[in-house]
This record gives sequence, structure tokens and C-alpha cells, in this order.
Amino acid sequence: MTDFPVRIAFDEARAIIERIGSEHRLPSEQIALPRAHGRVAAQDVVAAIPLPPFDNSAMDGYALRHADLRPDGETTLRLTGEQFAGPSLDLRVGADECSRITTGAPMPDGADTVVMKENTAIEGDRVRVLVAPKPGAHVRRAGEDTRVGETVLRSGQALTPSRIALAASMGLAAIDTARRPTVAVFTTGDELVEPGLPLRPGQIYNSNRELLMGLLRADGLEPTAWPTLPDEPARIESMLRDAAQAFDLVITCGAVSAGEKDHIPALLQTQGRVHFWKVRMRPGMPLLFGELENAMFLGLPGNPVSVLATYLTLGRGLIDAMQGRAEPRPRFFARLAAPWRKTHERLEFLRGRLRSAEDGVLHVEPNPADGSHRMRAAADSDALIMLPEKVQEYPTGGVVEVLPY
Ligand SMILES: Nc1nc2c(c(=O)[nH]1)N[C@H]1C(S)=C(S)[C@@H](COP(=O)(O)OP(=O)(O)OC[C@H]3O[C@@H](n4cnc5c(N)ncnc54)[C@H](O)[C@@H]3O)O[C@H]1N2
Ligand code: MOO
Repeated sequence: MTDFPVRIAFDEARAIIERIGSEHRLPSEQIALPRAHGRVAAQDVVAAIPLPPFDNSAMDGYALRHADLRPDGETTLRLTGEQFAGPSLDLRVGADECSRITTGAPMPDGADTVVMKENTAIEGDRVRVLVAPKPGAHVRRAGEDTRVGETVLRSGQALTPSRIALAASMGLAAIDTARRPTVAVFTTGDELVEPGLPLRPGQIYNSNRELLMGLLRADGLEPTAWPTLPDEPARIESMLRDAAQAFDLVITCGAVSAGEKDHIPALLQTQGRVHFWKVRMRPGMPLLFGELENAMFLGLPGNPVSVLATYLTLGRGLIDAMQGRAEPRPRFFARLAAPWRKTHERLEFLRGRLRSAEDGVLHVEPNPADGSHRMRAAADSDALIMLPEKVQEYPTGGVVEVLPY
């Protein structure tokens, strides 16, 4: 008898992870803008200044009054000043006058239109306007992008470079963001050898550590890799406890299935807490989610492709929830470029390669090597193909959800 759900549906696993992750939301901290990239905003940003802050020119040329231009043919204006991008010189353009202006420079008083330099000829202090611009041409109006008081960023949004740049253009030097989880990464198993060392019969190189560290780093985290756990319960317990006291999230891979050396589920049941064990998905079925000491605990199955699939489909969601990310990640759909037949009823995250054709349709080519140890197939692919529970036949051209990686 267990007091936690076992062999649950993927959607249920995702819902539990999102709920528990949000309950363990990390505190927010104010952080300098250059360090906020990739984090999640923990405050709304309301525009305190308009954007652009003042009327300014969109072109290098001459600022003039449109009313002075002759409707038929050229007009000659008197050049009375020059305003470059920089501090405003408080210039004024009067009747039949113009002022030299550069892109981004404030519009002189009186001027309402800019003529591009290329459409003029200059003779001493006279400017001939060869091609008349339309009224108001090439003027960027104060506040046309953002008005004062508008909410331009919301708490829970991911801080992309464009959003950081928007905050910078409002003059913000720092922003409240969710603290990023600290993550301890463990691999397990007496068969593992670090790359660079000789391999003895029965041993394999540790590839999951690089995989998991890379996935976490690509999501903006700074994970810490611990030495590989031996298949020995006392040492596993002491190392995992150490990590769980100091980190927000502990992620292990391996030792969560049914083997005699799969010690992690028992450890969590007796010394921590299990929120669920085993999800009806392939790969990744023996996934374990719980808590140990102060940390959230994610026990990923050891097969390398299971690590990839469980991190992308559930691990990332936990990290998002812990940071209070409210914005759903974009979803993508594609047409199968070849038919597929599942040999089981579980939800499958098959690997495949995306390509888009000129008709604007995204296609995905399934890789037939579907075993969860087939890292080569995962490396040759660039997306997980989601094949729902129960359905087993997937015809060519059928629409499937894909998760690019
Ligand atoms: N009787 C059962 N056997 C298995 C079940 C089951 O339900 N009943 N589930 C299978 C499924 S599905 C998976 S997935 C695996 C998961 O097992 P574990 O999470 O306990 O992982 P391990 O046994 O430790 O390792 C599995 C596999 O992956 C290799 N591995 C482990 N760590 C690494 C690493 N860091 N780098 C590269 N490769 C690694 C390991 O050598 C094994 O080959 O269990 C099935 N069995
Ligand atoms: O579900 Mo396991 O993850 O086959 O590989």
C-alpha cells in the first residue's frame, strides 16, 4: 500500500508538478537588469515615461513646416539650425525655414515634418526640397509606442532580451524577479565511468550528467553536478540528504525502477515524501516526484532518452512553477512525414526531425529507433513527437504536437 498515486496519467503528473511547484515558489529578489535575462518577472512594470519620450526624427534630413511646401514642384527653405541626436537645443523653425536633423534628434518647435536628405539639394544656407514629403512624414511621436501608465510587463512573464530592453528603455536599472532554483544534479550506478577514463567490461560512460546539466543550463540555470552515487543505500542517503539541505531542487537519474539496486523510491518513502511515482508515458515511465529535507526532488529514470523526455515535458514545468512563471510556453504542431504504429497504449514521446516546407506547413519525420537507450536517434532528432495515450495508429499527414529541443 502506498499513500501516493502510482502509474498516473501524464496530465495528472503535470498538474501535480505545477501545483506543488507553485506551493514552493521561490522568494523574489530585486536584481540588476543585466543579470535578469531569462528570469521570471515578479513585478508588473508600469510606464513612468512615454516611449518615445519626445517627438523625434526617423530620418537624417531636414525638419520643416509642411505648410511651407509648394504643392507643385520644388520649394527652397532657409537653413537656420542643426539638431543632432542628443541634448535638445530648443530650436525653432519659422516660416520658410528648416533645421538640419538626424535620426532620433528631437523635433524643433514649429516643425511638423522631416524630409530625407536624399530628397534635397543644399546650396549654402538654402535647402531645395526636391520631393515633397507627406504631412507629418518621418516624425516619431512621443508616446506612440507606450503611453505613461500602461502596464508593459507583468509579473510571471519570462524576461526575454526584448522585455529586458523594454524595461531599460523605461529607465529601470533593476527589477524584481523570482529567485532561480539552485539545482543539484546526480547520476547513479556502479556501471558509470567518467568520459576520459578507461572503460572496463560492463561499464558505460556517464552521458546523463552532461545531458541534464546542458538542459538545465539552456534553461538559464546554474546547476551543480555532484559525484556519481554508488549503488549503496547508506551512501545514497547521506549524499542526497546533504544536497537536499542546501539546494532548492535535487534531480537524480537512475535507480528509480524495480531493480534490486533501485534504492531511491524507498529512500524517499521512508525519509522524505513522494508526490507520485510512475507516469503512463514512454520513455520516462518510472519517474519519481517528491520532497527530501527542504528540497523538491525529481528522480528521473536512468535511460538517457528518458532523461531527455522527462526533463523537457515535466522537469522544466517544475522549474517554471517554482519561479512563478505564469506564461504558458508556446505549443507547436506538425504533420507526420511517415506513418507510425505504437506497440503500447502509453503516451509516447517519440523523437523526430522537424522540417518546414514552403507551403508553411511543419512536418516531422519520426526516427524509427524508439528505444529509450537510443541516444544516437535523439541526437539525430530535434523534437519530441507527442503520441497520445490509447491511440496506436498514426497515418502520414496526421497532426501531432511536437516539442522542439
Ligand atoms: N522490472 C522492471 N524493469 C524495468 C522497469 C520496470 O518497470 N520493471 N522499467 C524500465 C524502464 S521504463 C526504465 S526507463 C528503466 C529505468 O530504470 P532506472 O531509473 O532504475 O535506471 P537504471 O536502472 O539505473 O538505468 C537504466 C539504464 O540507463 C543507464 N544509465 C543510467 N545512468 C546513466 C548515465 N548517467 N549515463 C548513461 N546511461 C545511464 C543504465 O546503465 C541502464 O542501462 O528501467 C527499466 N526496467
Ligand atoms: O519508460 Mo522507460 O523510460 O522505457 O525508458
